[in-house]
Parts: sequence; C-alpha cells; structure tokens
Amino acid sequence: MILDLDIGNTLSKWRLKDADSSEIRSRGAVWTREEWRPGADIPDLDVVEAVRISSVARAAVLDETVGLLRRRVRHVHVARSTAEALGVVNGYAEPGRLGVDRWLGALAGYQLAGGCCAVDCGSAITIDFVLPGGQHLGGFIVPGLRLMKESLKLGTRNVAIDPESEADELLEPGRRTVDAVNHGIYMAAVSAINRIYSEVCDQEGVALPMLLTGGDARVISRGVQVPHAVWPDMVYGGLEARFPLTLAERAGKMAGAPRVPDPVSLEKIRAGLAFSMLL
Ligand SMILES: Nc1ncnc2c1ncn2[C@@H]1O[C@H](COP(=O)(O)OP(=O)(O)OP(=O)(O)O)[C@@H](O)[C@H]1O
Ligand SMILES: CC(C)(CO)[C@@H](O)C(=O)NCCC(=O)O
Ligand SMILES: [K+]
Repeated sequence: MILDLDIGNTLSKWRLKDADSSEIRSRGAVWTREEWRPGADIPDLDVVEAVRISSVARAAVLDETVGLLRRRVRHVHVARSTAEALGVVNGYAEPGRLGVDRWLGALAGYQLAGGCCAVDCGSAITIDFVLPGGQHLGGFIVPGLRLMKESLKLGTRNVAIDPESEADELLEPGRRTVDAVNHGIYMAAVSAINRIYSEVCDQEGVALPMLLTGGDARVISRGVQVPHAVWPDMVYGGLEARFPLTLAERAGKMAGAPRVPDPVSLEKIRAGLAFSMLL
C-alpha cells in the first residue's frame, strides 16, 4: 500500500492506495497536531511500503511525522516547492516559499489540463495560474470561509455553511446574523474567484480551464460562474505526478482526475469584465 498524506493547517488528510491495482482503499482526516499516535484514526503502517507527503504545517510537525514514518516505512517521499518540475516553472521569486500544496496543485493541474487556474478552498483560498507553456504566474491568497467567519467574532463561528446549500440562497441578503455572515463570506469568496480568474485571463490573453479542490470546494463550486471541475484529490494528484510509483502513475494517470472543463472564450471573459466595471 501507498500512504498519501496532505498535512494542512487545520486538517491532515490521508488515503491508502493499492500499489498493484492503483485503487484507493481507504481515506481519513485528523486534526493537524504535533504528535502522531498510530490508532483508529490513522492507517496501519504495517501494510504501507511507501509514503508521499505534502505539508504546510510548521516544520516541527513535518519533522515529527517523517521521524515516526521513517522508522516504520521503507520509502518516505516529502514534496518540496522547487524552481521547476514536470514542465512547470515556479513563478515565485523564492520558489521554496510557495506553499507546497499550491505547487502540487499547479503540477497536477498542468499535467491534466495544460495551462490552468488551480483553486484550493481550505483554511485559505489559494488561486494559482499556470500558462499553457508551463509558466506558473504566482497567485492569490484569501482567507478561507471558516477563517473569515472567525475573524468577525460575531459568535457565529460554530454555525457552518451547510455544504448542501444552493448558491441562490447564499446570495440573498441575510435576515439574521448567522445568515448575514455566511452569505457575506460566501459572496466574498466566490466573487474574488470569479474576478481574479477574469482579470488574469484578460491580462495574459488566454482562457484557462479552472480546477477546484479543498474542504469547501463543493459549496464554493455552486457560486463560481466560470466553467470548472471539482477535483478533491488534486494535491494527491501532484504527489502522484511528482513521485510516480504504480504502473498507472508512471503512465501519467492521476486518481480521480476529472474531465477537463472547456473554458468559455476569452471574448466572453472580457465582455463579463467590462460589464462588471460599468456597474
Ligand atoms: N470536518 C471538518 N473540519 C474542519 N473543516 C472542515 C470540515 N469539513 C469541511 N471543512 C471545511 O474545510 C475547510 C478546511 O479545508 P481543507 O480540509 O481543505 O484543509 P485545511 O487543512 O483546513 O486547509 P489547508 O490545507 O489550506 O491548510 C474549512 O474552511 C471548513 O469550512
Ligand atoms: C497558503 C497556505 C496556508 C494554503 O494552504 C499554504 O500554501 C502556505 O502556507 N503557503 C506558504 C505561503 C505562500 O504560499 O506564499
Ligand atoms: K490545502
């Protein structure tokens, strides 16, 4: 079995992948913390022959995790943001400073779709751009839905947006605090994504396919007008591309990759942008 780990600021997600069949056998998530105690909430390491890790947690968390894993597992691969990989050129002046989850998302998106706009809706919402030739432009970092809500300190933090909510309801004016807050932050997130996408496609003169991932991807997807696909395993896809282990991975296949969405024409994107400026 291969253990893939995506250590975020809030949640550490894991999945077990069968090295022979390339099938995903199980998955889970635990709160990100300094100490890992094998138990009910993390998989049995005895069946694991290789681990691949993406981590944006503090260095101590990664060190502790890698230390524990190296004692039990033969191959431990830790992803790093580099100046170039798999045809993608990192847009950061200091490439190592780009969050590795963003880097892996950009690599996965490029491998799947060529140029892309990769959006990760987690603790932060990150919006990264890769041009068809592989140049990563850099991106945008916005507080995620939960962080925006907590920062308001209006006592509504424990009332989350129902992930099944329809975008139409969330875009109405709220008539009590919790709805005003939830609808406000939802509008902030989706309008930032729509606008940033249009601005950058306009600047670069190219309509890019958009890919969405992260804990809030599904609900945010409903408010994003740009054609896009949701790919819950996008960061894992970057790990597969960067450290291919199975036959399918060596052939360039990433588990759960969606069909590439057809972007609308650049003319339409520009018309939308011009319209929003007139209002
Ligand atoms: N069980 C859950 N616990 C915490 N957050 C959840 C849960 N389910 C959904 N979410 C939502 O998912 C978001 C967290 O996103 P995600 O799971 O992608 O990773 P993260 O570890 O918080 O973030 P990042 O990887 O960016 O550091 C939160 O904003 C929250 O609204
Ligand atoms: C922005 C987050 C928190 C998103 O998970 C992560 O990618 C990170 O810690 N990045 C480092 C800063 C940067 O990417 O510029
Ligand atoms: K993330």
